Amino acid sequence: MPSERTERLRRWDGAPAPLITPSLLDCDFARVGEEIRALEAAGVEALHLDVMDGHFVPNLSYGPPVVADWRAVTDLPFDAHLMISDPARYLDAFVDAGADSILIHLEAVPEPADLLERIRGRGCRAGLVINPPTPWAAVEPHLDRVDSVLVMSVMPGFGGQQFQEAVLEKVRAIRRARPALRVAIDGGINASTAGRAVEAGATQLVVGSATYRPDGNYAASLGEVAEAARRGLEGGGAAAAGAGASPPE
Ligand SMILES: O=C(CO)[C@@H](O)[C@H](O)COP(=O)(O)O
Repeated sequence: MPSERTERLRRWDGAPAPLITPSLLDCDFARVGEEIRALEAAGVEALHLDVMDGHFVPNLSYGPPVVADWRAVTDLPFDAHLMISDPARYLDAFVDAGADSILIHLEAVPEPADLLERIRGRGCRAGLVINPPTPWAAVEPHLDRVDSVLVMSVMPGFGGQQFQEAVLEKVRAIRRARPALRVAIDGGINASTAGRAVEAGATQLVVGSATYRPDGNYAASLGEVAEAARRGLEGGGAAAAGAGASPPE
């Protein structure tokens, strides 16, 4: 009998690209359980959790006890983006709370090898995140240690910011270097930007504010993003993966 995490990871690993993961940061926090059920009804495959400590980023969100409460209301895989200065200190608490994929910032942990190994050792998927000013070359030495790379297309801390087009070069570089690696992008993703992100090679789109329409029709809002992503795939997303392509200089 597979454990619940094993089952969630099977869904996480098997989700077809581009995988659209709504962030809960912009949902109605007075009724998160209902929001999660509405997202499930809209057909989402996983949820992106934005954890902020008011130190690594200038905003506060939520911690392990809140994640544990959400774990009790859904079987969807949790992709936990730790925007915190000391992820090593809180790793076990987030795993125990029910996170399945744990993303740490290279800017917070410049030597991430041991922590990435710890994440995998706890039976989770491990990912590295880079902010807009951090070059692709900084993450390149760690690509064999991660299950995903998340490229921030805004400075982390808040939803609703403007998409930074320039980060797409990093998405292309990572995709060329490791065609099989999940490459996520986060910040300003909506029906206008999703196509360009996927065309560059993004295989996971984190969607925050563009998810939450006042009418609660998340199938419609996420459907528009999915349609734009599909067009991006036709426009070269698969080619950007470039099987056998050489890594960039
Ligand atoms: O990590 C973050 C913000 O730091 C994000 O996941 C935001 O929640 C994305 O929101 P939008 O830019 O899509 O509104």
